[in-house]
Amino acid sequence: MQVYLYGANVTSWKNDHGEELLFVSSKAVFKPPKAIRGGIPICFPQVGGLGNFEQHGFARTRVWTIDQNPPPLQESNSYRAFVDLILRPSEGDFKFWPHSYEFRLRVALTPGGDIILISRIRNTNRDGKPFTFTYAFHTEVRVEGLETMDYLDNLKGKERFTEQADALTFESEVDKTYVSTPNKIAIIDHEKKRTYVVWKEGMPDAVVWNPWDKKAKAIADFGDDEYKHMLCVEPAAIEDPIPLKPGEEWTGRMHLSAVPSSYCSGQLDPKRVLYGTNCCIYLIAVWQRVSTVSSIT
Ligand SMILES: O=P(O)(O)OC[C@H]1O[C@@H](O)[C@H](O)[C@@H](O)[C@@H]1O
Repeated sequence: MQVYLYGANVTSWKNDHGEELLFVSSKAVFKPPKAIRGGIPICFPQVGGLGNFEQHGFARTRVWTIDQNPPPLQESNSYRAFVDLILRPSEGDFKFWPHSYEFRLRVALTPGGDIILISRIRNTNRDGKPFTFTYAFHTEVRVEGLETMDYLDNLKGKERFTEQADALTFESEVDKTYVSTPNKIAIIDHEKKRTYVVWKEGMPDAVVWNPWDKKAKAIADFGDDEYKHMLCVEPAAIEDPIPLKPGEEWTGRMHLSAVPSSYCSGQLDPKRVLYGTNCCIYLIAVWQRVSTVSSIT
């Protein structure tokens, strides 16, 4: 596993066979002002382009520091390998967002090779002011299981629709925010016969994005054909921004696991997939090479 201090982005995660499990564009730029195109970018304090911030907020374009002395977390028995990072506002940031906060991120690797990301965001304002924020995650695919979910179509002015198709397949650009989704999502990569399981906590929504061919060509740090190898599925908190009063802390958690799958279309038993693994999650934006996503209630 590799974690950049720039953006606190997990840019590499390999399985026992040395296969890379995360997507990073061949054109990714690993320095400001661009966020790293791929890995697990963190979208905070804003997801998307609305509001006063740069697209997806500033956390993904700041240099984080190692947190030498983080407050204890209740649950560190399931792993021993981890790093704690922290982001605090710089002087310049107050221009964009006049709030004090501490954003702690723990990136952990379990003995079985799963990733756990835990975000803790605390309002440290001394002037008594509350703030709100939105937050997200990314991943790639054909999606099944989100078919009855409501979503806001970001390509149609965030109009609300209910998913009708019996499976989501990708034949054109997609940019949808599914709202109030289940906390467990399985992503099946047919080609690699691999299932990714995401268990999210604290993020009720999920964005599904693939730029497809035309937009891919228009994105400078994205290869023209890379849209065929990625899908972005982002556990997120978007519809209802998270409110934090001074002294309050929000925690988001994501557990990401990759298991071999022998999935054939229509035969997915998500419960079996899920219970066969020990996952649970929080957080942001994951990009992976996959071909099916299943969301499980
Ligand atoms: O190019 P960016 O800023 O990393 O954003 C990539 C995509 O991220 C998704 O979360 C958004 O829903 C899309 O609208 C956006 O295009």
